[in-house]
Amino acid sequence: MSPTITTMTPPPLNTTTVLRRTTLNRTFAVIYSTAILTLIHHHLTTLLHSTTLTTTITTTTFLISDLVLSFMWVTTTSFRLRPTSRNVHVNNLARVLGSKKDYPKVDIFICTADPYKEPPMNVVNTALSLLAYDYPSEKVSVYVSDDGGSNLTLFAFFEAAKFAKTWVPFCRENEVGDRCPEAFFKLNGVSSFNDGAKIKAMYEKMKIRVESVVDRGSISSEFIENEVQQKAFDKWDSEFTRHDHPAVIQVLLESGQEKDIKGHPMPNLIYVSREKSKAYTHNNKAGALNTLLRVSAVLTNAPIVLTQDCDMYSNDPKTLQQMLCFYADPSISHDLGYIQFPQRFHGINKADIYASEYKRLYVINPGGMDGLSGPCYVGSGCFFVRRVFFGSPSLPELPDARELWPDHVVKKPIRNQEVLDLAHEVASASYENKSTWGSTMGFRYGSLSEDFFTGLHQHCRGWKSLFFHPKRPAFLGDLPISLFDALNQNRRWCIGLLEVVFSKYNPLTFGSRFMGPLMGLAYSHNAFWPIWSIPIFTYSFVPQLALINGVSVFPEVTNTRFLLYIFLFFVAYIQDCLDFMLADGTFQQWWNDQRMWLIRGLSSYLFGSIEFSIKRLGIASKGFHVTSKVVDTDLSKRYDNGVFEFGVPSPMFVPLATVAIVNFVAFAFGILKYLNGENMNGLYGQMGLACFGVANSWPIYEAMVWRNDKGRMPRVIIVISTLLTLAFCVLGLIASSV
Ligand SMILES: O=c1ccn([C@@H]2O[C@H](COP(=O)(O)OP(=O)(O)O[C@H]3O[C@H](CO)[C@@H](O)[C@H](O)[C@H]3O)[C@@H](O)[C@H]2O)c(=O)[nH]1
Ligand SMILES: [Mn+2]
Repeated sequence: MSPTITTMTPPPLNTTTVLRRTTLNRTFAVIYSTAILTLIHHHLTTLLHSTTLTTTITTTTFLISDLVLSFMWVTTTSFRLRPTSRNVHVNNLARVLGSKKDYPKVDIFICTADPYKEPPMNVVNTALSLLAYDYPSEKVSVYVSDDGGSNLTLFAFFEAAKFAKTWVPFCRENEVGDRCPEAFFKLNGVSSFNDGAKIKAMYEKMKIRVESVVDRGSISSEFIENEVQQKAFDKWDSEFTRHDHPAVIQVLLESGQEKDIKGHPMPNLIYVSREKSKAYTHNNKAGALNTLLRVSAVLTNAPIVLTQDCDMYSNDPKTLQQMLCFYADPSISHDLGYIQFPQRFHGINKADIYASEYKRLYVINPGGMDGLSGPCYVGSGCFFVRRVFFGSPSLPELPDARELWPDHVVKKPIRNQEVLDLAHEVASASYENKSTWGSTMGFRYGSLSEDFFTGLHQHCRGWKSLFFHPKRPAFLGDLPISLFDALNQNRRWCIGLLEVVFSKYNPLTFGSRFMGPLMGLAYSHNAFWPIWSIPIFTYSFVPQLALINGVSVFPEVTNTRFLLYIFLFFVAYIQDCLDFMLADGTFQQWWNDQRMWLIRGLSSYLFGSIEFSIKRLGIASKGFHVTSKVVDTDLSKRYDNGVFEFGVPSPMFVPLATVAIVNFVAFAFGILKYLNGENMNGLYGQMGLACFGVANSWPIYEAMVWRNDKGRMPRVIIVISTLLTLAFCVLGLIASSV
């Protein structure tokens, strides 16, 4: 009997659904745009008929502010026109791919930059969680880039490599879900796991060793275990400084050689500290990643590359399989350049007071872009195909050295001297000199937000990306727990974004041309973040100061145009709140999220723009300030209780305190006028705004008036803000009398 031949369609590896709210969103977009146009039209007619200088100035201010708000609303609409959600079917992988031997190799990059702000023990935890993926070990290579050039970090990794040989088989045998040791011991009782107590003791011992070395700041001889280690640490001679040192590449685990305690092969683990020299700019994280691209090309050259920040540990051992569900799908488009998983965080307080989750940036907006050409790259949790770093999908632009080509097959073992020599060469500071690394190849240079710039550039070249948001977070990271740190991080992003806006790759002009108008708008939404400052400042000060002087700037309550304002304000807020809550947020988190949007508009967006301008003028620049991941216990307690942390006398707090005082004074004036029986008809809109301002400023009043802890508002900020408020009131008085 001859066998019957059937053509079986392979089972699906992933499915995509367009969210049901799409039609509603589109209809709403038409209605809301009509309302916006009506308002702008009204402003223009008022401007044409204005008779005094003061009204001309205020109308122009409102016109500009409302134009900015409208533009930003249009950009958010791009996320709402075709939002999608994706699902994967990991169980079908075996039927599509056959044996695990056919899984592709993956190179994992972890970046760290400072042993004092990013404790080596945390970096080690991230690395261990990634080494323990449920994936054939011989296919995984973990590279650690140490921009801090620190022997302390290398020491921690020697220890980690030893511990990994026990940790990895332990996780696999016990099917442990939390493979970051610190998280595992925190969340699980060890008694229910085979050897749990023993492993915990080993971990604690390692932790004590690493932390005592880090505390001391040097590695004394009793901590050095063998000649290999001695030879490695000898590189830190008297001339070795953080900003000036030769490349250090140390293979800590070699897959073909090292076995775990159960005799299975280990993944590769390689420490890389690229050469630093004062003669060459190092281009921050993008420079570190490009070095890793080259070093990994020479050693392993896996077709898939995962980039990870040192504080972002893996929270799900199945993530690589999930990623494969896309890359192994025969129907997936050949121009798919990267798969972005959302950045999620651990240790967020319940109300998320600093909106550190960045739900819109990391979850909602990428889901919206997924239905277009795909999400932005956000720096961590992103799986690239190596080819995306070398030209467009149809036109590769390759480096001179054949060993760096994405299709190059590595045949020699990674400890081979020839291989290592070449790796050192490509990690040298001068290697990129006169090359196009950072422009046509690799991660982009020229912006402090190298992630945003790199993704944008790849999309403009015709690559697509994809967003996958699994229920169990794939990665969990640390977040800033003081307002100062949160704003500082945001300020740095703003500088980076403005660098993109003022480059050739402006998302609106250049981007729209090459990616289509909707993608152009979506990218613009982030890129133009700093201009939120304009309307936020206007609406935080102008109506309030006018109220203090009894001048009406909005229509009377009985006027139909008042309804237009009410509609525009409330409906935008309601839509924003719905979006947020549909993405599993609570109402309280949303309230804090909108407050942080205002706070950023008043501080970090403004200060970022100022610093960007200063940098442009060539005066000074602070560069990439790494966010501190060190935990202060008192601060941490206040954070867990949802208390705002001011503490340091930063100029970024001045506008916040000033707005809080101005709104309070305006609201109090309004109430007094009302109690006095004055005619309030034209002032209700302003009263409403001042009241909203007061409600939002509540944590600021607390920090200014009745708190005594270290995180209260510094006196000097209160004094400056009070003086500023007085000055503004005088100005308001003069303006209203002109
Ligand atoms: O010269 C540098 C500076 C930073 N880093 C690393 O870059 C990562 C991000 O730095 P961090 O201080 O944590 O910045 P964040 O603002 O928290 O990071 C967000 O913003 C960055 C862009 O500004 C992106 O690169 C990150 O992926 C994204 O999570 C960390 O792992 C650092 O070790 C380097 O490797 N070299
Ligand atoms: Mn970070």
